[in-house]
Amino acid sequence: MHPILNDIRLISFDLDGTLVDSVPDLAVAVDASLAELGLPVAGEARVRDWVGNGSLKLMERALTFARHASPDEVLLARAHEAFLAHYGRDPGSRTRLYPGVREALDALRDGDRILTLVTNKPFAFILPILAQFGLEAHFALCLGGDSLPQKKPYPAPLLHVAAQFGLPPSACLMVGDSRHDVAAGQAAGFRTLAVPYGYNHGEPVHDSRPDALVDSLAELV
Ligand SMILES: O=C(O)COP(=O)(O)O
Ligand SMILES: [Mg+2]
Repeated sequence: MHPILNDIRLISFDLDGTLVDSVPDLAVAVDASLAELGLPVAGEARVRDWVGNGSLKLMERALTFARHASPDEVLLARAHEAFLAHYGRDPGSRTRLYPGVREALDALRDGDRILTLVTNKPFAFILPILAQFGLEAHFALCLGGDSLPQKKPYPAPLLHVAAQFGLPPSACLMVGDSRHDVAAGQAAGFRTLAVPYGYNHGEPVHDSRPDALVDSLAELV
């Protein structure tokens, strides 16, 4: 067992870029939305660097790329609606678990720590994706980016999770791939562990100074 788990009673996992490589499906939905608006498509490599702050910010970044200018509210709302429709039709067929994830989640589920999921992705997409991998019962609580008024990097979702289980933040660990996960964890008083293989706007997540870094979640167990 990884030493950071000592004294940890609850773990909050990030989803995109930590448990699953979801960018192939996100990019298809982003590009379908741009095409529907008569705009140039972005492609998977660009979308990879735009994921992390939820679907509205994702489409704002996509429109800014496609039009060389930031979008007005009406266009952004249209694009976001298009994205939710396209992604909702197929949120998972190209999405894969990262190596070590199933092993880690299965082993942790059989231990006595509480497992939760805190993503910036809209809540509606969480269950379809987890269910496709048979992981929906592993988590005692899941929060999406639209579950509370604030999302990561604000500490609110993590403080909510700790409070739900009556635990002090110091007994909780945030596991994620981006600076928003580490910042949320640090602001909430959680311990933080990062993986380097996900999405962090093209920058090393190490720069955010997580308490620990692992190449695979298998190293947790
Ligand atoms: O939807 C996003 O932008 C990122 O989602 P995540 O918080 O699971 O990485
Ligand atoms: Mg992530």
